Amino acid sequence: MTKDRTTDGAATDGAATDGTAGADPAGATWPAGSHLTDADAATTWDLLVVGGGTAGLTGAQSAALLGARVLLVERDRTGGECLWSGCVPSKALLAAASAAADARRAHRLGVRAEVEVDFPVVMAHVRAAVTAIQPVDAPQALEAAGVRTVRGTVTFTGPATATVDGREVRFAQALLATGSRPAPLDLPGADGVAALTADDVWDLAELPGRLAVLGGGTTGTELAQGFARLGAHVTVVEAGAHLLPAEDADAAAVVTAALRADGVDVRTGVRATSVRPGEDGAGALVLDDGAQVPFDRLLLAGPRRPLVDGLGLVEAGVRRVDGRLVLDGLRTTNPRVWAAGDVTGEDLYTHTAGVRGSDAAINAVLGLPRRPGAVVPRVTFTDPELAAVGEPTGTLANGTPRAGTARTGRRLLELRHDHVDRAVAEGRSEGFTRLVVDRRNRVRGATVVGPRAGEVLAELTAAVLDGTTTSALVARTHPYPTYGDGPWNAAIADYRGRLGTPAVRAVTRTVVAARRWVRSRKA
Ligand SMILES: Cc1cc2nc3c(=O)[nH]c(=O)nc-3n(C[C@H](O)[C@H](O)[C@H](O)COP(=O)(O)OP(=O)(O)OC[C@H]3O[C@@H](n4cnc5c(N)ncnc54)[C@H](O)[C@@H]3O)c2cc1C
Ligand SMILES: NC(=O)c1ccc[n+]([C@@H]2O[C@H](COP(=O)([O-])OP(=O)(O)OC[C@H]3O[C@@H](n4cnc5c(N)ncnc54)[C@H](O)[C@@H]3O)[C@@H](O)[C@H]2O)c1
Repeated sequence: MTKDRTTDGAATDGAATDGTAGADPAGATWPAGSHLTDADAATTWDLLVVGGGTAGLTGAQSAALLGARVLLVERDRTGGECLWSGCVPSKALLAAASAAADARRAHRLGVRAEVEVDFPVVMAHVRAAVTAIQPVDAPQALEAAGVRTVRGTVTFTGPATATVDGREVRFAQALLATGSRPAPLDLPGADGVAALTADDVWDLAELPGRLAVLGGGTTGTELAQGFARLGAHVTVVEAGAHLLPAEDADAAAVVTAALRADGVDVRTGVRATSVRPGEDGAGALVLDDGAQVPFDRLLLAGPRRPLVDGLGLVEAGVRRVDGRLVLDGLRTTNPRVWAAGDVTGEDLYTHTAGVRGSDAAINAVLGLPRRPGAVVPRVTFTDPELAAVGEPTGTLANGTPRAGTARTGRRLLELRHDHVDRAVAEGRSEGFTRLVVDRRNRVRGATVVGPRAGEVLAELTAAVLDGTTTSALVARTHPYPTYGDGPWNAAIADYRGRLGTPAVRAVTRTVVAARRWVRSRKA
């Protein structure tokens, strides 16, 4: 992060700093007295929390709420990736991008607008969003919640000891919440360009003319659309068969069409094999199909890796295999040490980091065995949004039915959004809702692609968690007209279909006829 951004975007509500702000960008977020004291070093902490991102913040606060003595140590700034370089800035940038796109396509609704993007003002909006949210995650807020919060770097020295910047601390239990970092770009020539990552793209002062995005996962797809809508010429390169390879291929196709409509050059099924450096950060990506993608700036949106460098995991008795922590639920191979969030390498989302950080901390201080839940909702915040939960929907990328669908008795319900009146009214009916239901008509999984799909997913997540049947879904009155009509109408269509079977119709016809006969006898 640049000094400008931190000074501008991170200063708290007049709190004293540790005197290092200016020379030290992260200093702006730390109040005085945020270093380990003699009293801290003399305490045996019920819970040592390593890392002040989402997992660490929720874990520390939950444990403190239960009366535990909690020490949270963060080496940079509390708030972590989500606040400073992940969810918050990306959604703020996408909001500006959507405003531009809405204005450009307003002519379809009979409204014409000239669009001019002022990139520095967009980035000021991004910083303002971070600044507005930051106090919730600040050291002062943690201290007020009963969490001793210090700045420093933790290194384990044994199964129940660690150092904070060289000073020893003792703990009964510890929570590892150190997050992840972008995997290095291991391509010939890569050292010759100053590639951006999701960590530092927020420091851009000018919109790049030509932006190459390497990786079409969630980060790459969201940012490719965002920067294209703000006026950059964006090419996104994805090795998988389609963008968002982990998602329903047909839903990803809807998102891909939207990116192409925004002018993004989407290249899928191709791998970057080398980089040809040019001048001032410019260059070209060389692809395995022989094509080259020239760029002014390159954005690496490849996979992320757990951040465990220098942590002393061997000394702590915390084992890893192939770079991944060996976990039994939320516990590492040292029974005193728990792990949650991106450092686990599983389900890299803020909501999972938050829930699991809290669960791990509660387990640690109360001696409980709770394990991470298997149902993980996720949203790609493109326009349209792609939201999914539970069992995968639809087909694999090669068009074959999802393995096991027939064997397990699963059915796929699909409702195109030209049957969602709100979508039609807004001219946004390009999406669809898909539900996986089991033999007992319980919702087991869902994909929604369309505007506000992330909001719609809340109901579907509850349905998957609760084993809600489509009949029960039908019985819940939904306000009209909303995008929530997608799943509701899908359930209604299914329910009607089942009512229309010969056996059910024979029964209902008999009942209707019987009531008619009773009426005629009374007349
Ligand atoms: C561009 C982008 C957009 C995203 N958007 C979304 C989204 O919309 N929704 C969503 O759910 N997820 C999103 N994510 C993912 C989300 O940001 C992460 O899953 C989440 O922030 C992980 O939280 P965490 O607590 O595990 O790690 P982090 O937030 O990375 O926190 C780890 C902390 O540990 C500190 N640390 C590391 N080592 C040490 C040490 N030795 N001693 C002391 N401190 C240490 C670090 O400084 C850091 O502050 C996005 C990610 C990116 C990159
Ligand atoms: N909206 C959200 O919730 C959100 C947003 C952004 C990130 N995240 C989280 O962050 C995690 C990391 O996301 P990500 O998108 O950075 O990583 P990712 O691992 O999901 O995607 C990286 C993509 O890069 C591609 N790739 C790698 N090397 C390549 C090469 N040489 N040539 C072409 N393509 C290549 C891979 O095929 C992959 O699809 C995700 O798992 C997600 O959980 C969440």
